[in-house]
Amino acid sequence: MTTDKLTILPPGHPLSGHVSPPGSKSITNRVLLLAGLAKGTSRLTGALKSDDTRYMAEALRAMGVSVEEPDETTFVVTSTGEWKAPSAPLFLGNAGTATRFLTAAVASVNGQVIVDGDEHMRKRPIGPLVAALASLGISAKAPTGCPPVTVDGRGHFGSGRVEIDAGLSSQYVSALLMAAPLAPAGSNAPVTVALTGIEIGARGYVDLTLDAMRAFGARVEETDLGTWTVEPTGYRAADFHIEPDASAATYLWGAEVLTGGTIDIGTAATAFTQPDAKAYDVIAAFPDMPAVIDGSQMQDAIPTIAVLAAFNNQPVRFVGIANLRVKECDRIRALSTGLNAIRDGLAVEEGDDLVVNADPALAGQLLPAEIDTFADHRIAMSFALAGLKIGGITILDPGCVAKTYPGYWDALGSLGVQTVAPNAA
Ligand SMILES: O=C(O)C1=C[C@@H](OP(=O)(O)O)[C@@H](O)[C@H](O)C1
Ligand SMILES: C=C(OP(=O)(O)O)C(=O)O
Repeated sequence: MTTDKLTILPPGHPLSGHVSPPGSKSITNRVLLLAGLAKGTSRLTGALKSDDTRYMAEALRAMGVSVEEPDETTFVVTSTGEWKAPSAPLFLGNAGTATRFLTAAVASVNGQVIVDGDEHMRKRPIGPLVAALASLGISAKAPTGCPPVTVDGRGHFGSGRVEIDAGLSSQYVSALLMAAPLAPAGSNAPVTVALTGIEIGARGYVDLTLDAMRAFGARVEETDLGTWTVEPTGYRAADFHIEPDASAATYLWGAEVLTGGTIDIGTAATAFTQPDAKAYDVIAAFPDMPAVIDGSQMQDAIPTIAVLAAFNNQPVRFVGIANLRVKECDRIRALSTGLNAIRDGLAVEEGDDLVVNADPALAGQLLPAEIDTFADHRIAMSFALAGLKIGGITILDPGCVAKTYPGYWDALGSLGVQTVAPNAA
């Protein structure tokens, strides 16, 4: 079914049942990349199959890596460990992970690679990463500061020290770290990746990167706070099981607390290694979530929590979320726009903070509103939660959930949520 809008019918009963979120996007795209850089065959199970991971897999294929898909959740990756220059630009849609990670890794190609994305990705900054690559002597150019990026690879990564300001995106650090073992063969100088600020948002994503690198044979140590030393080992093939996606889990946790149900997602919140699992404790506190929530270490969960906040017992100020403005869309603007479409004054932007003026009495009302999702999967998925309690919530471009959770609408349906697609084709 394709449709340009989907109206959620409030179920009027607690949502209960079993729903397994798909595999982690962040981990799938890390291990696809590393398996593609390793010589041999790697079997990746529990993987996410969605737009973002399909773009990564297609890019690897375009550079001569075999990526087989024996079933819905498995990739089998076979590589010589060396990539050939693709015959066309790598098109990566709006997949930030694929775009940033490949921009650094394609320095190991002998030849020119153009890393590009869709009109949204072409507005997402990549300048700091390009400048860091250039400081290592790698020819990388992005005239607009956003994709497309043209990299003239020399067959290996650089060596020495590279500094990176990751204030806009932790993905720049992850990209440099994952490319670092590809330093020139025979070089005994390790690569040192150093943050220019002391701390970054979403530090947990760097930890995911280090875990994945080590699983594929890299030797990497944090030698000082925010400084990592990476040996030029290359990667070796490995089998890897990918845990479910913690950001996807937040919608199910949200549906559970909003409706007072019991949704078994098959994984304990404490068992996730991804940063967004930190959102569980905040969501579990609903309807008494705190007055101030720092989103810096659980950024992708903020749309979920902001929509829940509309029904909280007290207003919530979200801080530490400035870089939500450079995600798939400006998420601070998209959240305030959507919440105010439900009821004027429900949200206010104060600088880069978002204040949600909670009103538990919203539940049970009929407040018809069309939610502009700005082609952002998380805006679509989080505002669907509002539709569980308020009548008349219509999600525009609901198909955009395919970026990370193609089965989202079916998952809600399996819990008994009915939707109406007036223009379904
Ligand atoms: O490294 C990763 O897997 C991610 C890092 C975060 O992005 P930024 O580092 O750009 O904040 C997060 O929002 C994104 O969904 C996934
Ligand atoms: C920010 C996100 O994705 P990415 O940066 O990987 O495009 C996200 O999935 O919320």
